[in-house]
Formats: sequence, structure tokens, C-alpha cells
Amino acid sequence: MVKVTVCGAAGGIGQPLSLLLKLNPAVSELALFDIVNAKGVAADLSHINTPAVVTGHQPANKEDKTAIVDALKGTDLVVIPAGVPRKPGMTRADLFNINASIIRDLVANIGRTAPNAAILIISNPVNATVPIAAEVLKKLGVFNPGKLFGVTTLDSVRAETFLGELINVNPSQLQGRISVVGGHSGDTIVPLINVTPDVSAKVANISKADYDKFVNRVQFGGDEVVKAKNGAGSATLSMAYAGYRFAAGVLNSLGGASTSSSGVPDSSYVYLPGVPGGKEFSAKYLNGVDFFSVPIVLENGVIKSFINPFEHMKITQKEQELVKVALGGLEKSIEQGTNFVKGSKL
Ligand SMILES: NC(=O)C1=CN([C@@H]2O[C@H](COP(=O)(O)OP(=O)(O)OC[C@H]3O[C@@H](n4cnc5c(N)ncnc54)[C@H](O)[C@@H]3O)[C@@H](O)[C@H]2O)C=CC1
Ligand SMILES: O=C([O-])CC(=O)C(=O)O
Repeated sequence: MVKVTVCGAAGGIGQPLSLLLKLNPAVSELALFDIVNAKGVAADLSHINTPAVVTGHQPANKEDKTAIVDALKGTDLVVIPAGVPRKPGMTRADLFNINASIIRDLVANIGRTAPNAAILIISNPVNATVPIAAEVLKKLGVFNPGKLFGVTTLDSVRAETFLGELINVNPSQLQGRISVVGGHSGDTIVPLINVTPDVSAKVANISKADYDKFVNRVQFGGDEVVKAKNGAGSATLSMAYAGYRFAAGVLNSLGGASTSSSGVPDSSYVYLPGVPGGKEFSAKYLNGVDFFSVPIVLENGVIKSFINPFEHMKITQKEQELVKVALGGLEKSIEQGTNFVKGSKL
């Protein structure tokens, strides 16, 4: 019996992500929470002939806490795509003012109602919203760093797609054979492409100009979609796919499967000092930066270990430089998120 809750389930990401979760046979209950239209989306999805029982939870007014409590009660996994998306001309950091308090309040509810649930954060700016979640859970005394995941899978999905185009390989075959680390915005995103010898041999022929274009496209792929949607939001469908890919990995691990079985596992933006070996890794390679996206190995829905890219992947000089740049941006966002909660009443 596995209960999954989606917070922000009626949104552009929330709806297709909930659809994909409804199709997963491991899910027995799917609780959809949103401040609008949660019941409508739930009624719609509930007609699909798969075992998951779908429920919709929508507060009647601002004071109504029963909807969120019902959505979270007994849940094993919460996915959060709640909040506002970007419009052209905005950075992800510009979303902080609105999304920071949405994440703070949702995670406080999770900490109080479902302290053992795995929490997957999609809402931007991920580089800061995950530190917000960690700080809230710490304040409530229920922080389990092995169960807090910043969802950066879309960066991997993009890297696989764009590299596949470049080296003429079916992009779905690149899953687990390249990696993306760092954070989730602009130059904090660092693709690593020399992860397996077969891919490494192919990328050796890429020109410097093409490589630079590839890195830039992975780092700024989100902007490409924001521009194309021209005011109607940011990536939703590719994000729902990516969010589902990551959530399915967590669900599989709850069912006993190891995420490390096929190549390099997906990365997630995690609190390193709370992961085995993470504190030493951060001190040695990241100037002590606490949150960083690394490939993680899961067991029973919890991070069992992570793969140290600096020891297990052939990182080039250029990639080292990209990591250095990423750390500067990450430090600022982490501090912003942490300070926000320190100055907040829960
Ligand atoms: N991690 C990643 O790779 C990506 C993250 N995102 C982020 O995901 C977030 C959602 O994007 P979209 O689905 O396109 O936005 P959207 O506006 O279509 O949907 C957001 C949903 O959240 C709901 N919501 C707002 N406040 C809420 C609250 N307090 N509790 C529950 N639900 C609430 C809204 O009613 C809406 O249905 C944005 O912050 C966006 O930047 C988007 C793409 C990729
Ligand atoms: O670009 C955005 O604002 C949404 C996002 O995080 C992405 O598409 O990677």
C-alpha cells in the first residue's frame, strides 16, 4: 500500500504528473491537493482503470486546514509542483518572493502530519526552496535528509536529448550514461558527459563550439521553453515526465529495487551533510557548500549513498571550472532560503 500526495496537482505540471502517477501500479492511493480545482482533476483521473484510488483536496477558505491534513495523512511520498512559474524576462530567483512561503507552509504541514514521507520538491527556485524545506523540517525536529529531494531530473533529461542530437545516438539510451550535477538554474547546472567509455569515445569528436553550445542549452533550456510559451508559463510536460521519472525511482526503491542497477542513477539536489560521506565530500570538493545535486542510490525510499563524480567520473578541466562557477551561485541561494526560514514563524 503506497500513498502518494501531489501538492499543486491542478497546475501545468501537477495535472500530467498526477496522470503518470495514476498509471503506476505501485500507487494504491493518489491524493491531489491544490488551492483550486483539485476535486475536478481528481474526479477526472479517478475514471482511469488503474488500481490507485484518487482523492481531491481543496481548502474551502484560507483558514481551512482539513484539506491539506487529509491529503497528507499516512502518505509515503509527497511531490510538490505548487507555486508560480516564470514569465519571459524573469529568472527563477524572481519566483522566491511568492514560492518561498508556499514551500515553507506546505513543508511545515508535511512535517506535522506526515513526518516520515519522502518529499520531492519541484517548485522554483529549487536551489533555495530545498534549503527552505530542510530548515523547516529541522525547526520542527523531524528532518531526515535522506528523504528530502530537490528534483533536477529535467536537466538530465535535457542533457540526454541535446547530447543525443549532437552525437547521433537515441537519447533514451543516454539515461544513466551521462550525468548532471550542481543546482537547478543557469550556470549552477553542470552536465558531465565523460561518464561511460562508450559515450566518452563519441563526445571526443565534438568541436569546442558545439560543446559550449550544448552546455549553454542544458543550462538555459528552461528559458527556451519560457520564451516559446511567451507568457503562458514554463516547462510543464517535459517536467511532468522528468518528475515522474524521479518519483518512479523512489517508488521502485520502496518496492525493494535498487536505483543503481542500470548505469548512473539520476541526480537529486540534496543536503549533503545528512547523507553518508556527504560532509567530507562537500568539504573536499565543494568548499563546504551543503546542498548539491549528485547521483543518488536509494534504498527503501531513503538515500543510501551517492556517487562522487570527482572520483567515479572522468571530469575534465572545463567541467571543474563549471562546478566552481556553480558553487558561487548555490551559496547565495542556500543562504537566502535558510535565512528566510530563520526569520519566519512556523
Ligand atoms: N524543478 C524543475 O525542474 C522545474 C520546476 N518548475 C517549477 O514548478 C512550479 C509549478 O509550475 P507550473 O505547474 O507550470 O505552474 P502552474 O501555475 O501551472 O501550477 C501551479 C499550481 O500550484 C497551485 N498552488 C499555488 N499555491 C499553492 C499552495 N499554497 N498549495 C497548493 N497548491 C498551490 C496553483 O493553484 C497551481 O494549480 C513553478 O515554481 C515552476 O517554476 C517548472 C519546471 C521545471
Ligand atoms: O525555466 C523554468 O522556470 C522552469 C524550469 O525550472 C525548467 O524548465 O528547467
